[in-house]
Amino acid sequence: MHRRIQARRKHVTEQIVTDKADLRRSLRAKRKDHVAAIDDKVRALLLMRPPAAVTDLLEADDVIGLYHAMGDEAPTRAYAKHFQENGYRIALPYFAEENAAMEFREYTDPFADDDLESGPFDIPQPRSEAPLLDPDILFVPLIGFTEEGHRLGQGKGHYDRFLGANLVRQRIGLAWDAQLVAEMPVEQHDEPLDMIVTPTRLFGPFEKRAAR
Ligand SMILES: Nc1nc2c(c(=O)[nH]1)N(C=O)[C@@H](CNc1ccc(C(=O)N[C@@H](CCC(=O)O)C(=O)O)cc1)CN2
Ligand SMILES: Nc1ncnc2c1ncn2[C@@H]1O[C@H](COP(=O)(O)OP(=O)(O)OP(=O)(O)O)[C@@H](O)[C@H]1O
Repeated sequence: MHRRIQARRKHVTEQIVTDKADLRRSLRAKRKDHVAAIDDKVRALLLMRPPAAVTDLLEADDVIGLYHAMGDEAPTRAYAKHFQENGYRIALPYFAEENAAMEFREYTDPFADDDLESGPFDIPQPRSEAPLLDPDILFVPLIGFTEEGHRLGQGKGHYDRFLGANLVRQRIGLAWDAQLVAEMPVEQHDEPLDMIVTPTRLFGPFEKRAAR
């Protein structure tokens, strides 16, 4: 490649990375304010049951991947209990160590979390002996999303890499409404979502993109 074009490409990539970092910072602050403004009694009623648009997509032997919500993230515990009570196997992200690829291992106790221990990102995760599972439906945490199903994550590429390497039938973002942004920088490796659920709205399902 011509050297000047190469330099320009590099410049463009770096610009996207800083834009994403800025967007992450402002969206984390916006999310914090949004969550703080919801009355505790109201918050306890939100995201209690997956919507029919999600449950209608389920097949009997589906494995459902969730995340263990931290801080101001959209909560997942009620969904975890609901899916388990309805006979589905559920799974959470697992890392053998900080630089290892993200995997999913079985989550058997969404009521007491007795089967979890702290992982390398200080997030509770299944133990190394827990069975490795392959999620058919994956609930994905996010910092921001667009109406087209683009997603901004924590910036370590865990979900982009996992979704690029694994066939997941439905990738569902779970978010607060304040996490919607009109536009975001999109890079080649960014993996889009099929649907986003918030306490008030459903975005999608979007057309399945080509080249998956
Ligand atoms: N609840 C949850 N679990 C998850 C993720 C996530 O985003 N949320 N992940 C998504 O990839 C994977 C773990 N990867 C992570 C990568 C970076 C950070 C991180 O930078 N955390 C910030 C705090 C973020 C905040 O304040 O919101 C930090 O430690 O400073 C956390 C998890 C799998 N499990
Ligand atoms: N498929 C991939 N293969 C290799 N590296 C990847 C891949 N996807 C993402 N990355 C790397 O991971 C880092 C973070 O990417 P990006 O900022 O797009 O993540 P994100 O949108 O915050 O989502 P998440 O971190 O949740 O996956 C970047 O350095 C990127 O190059």
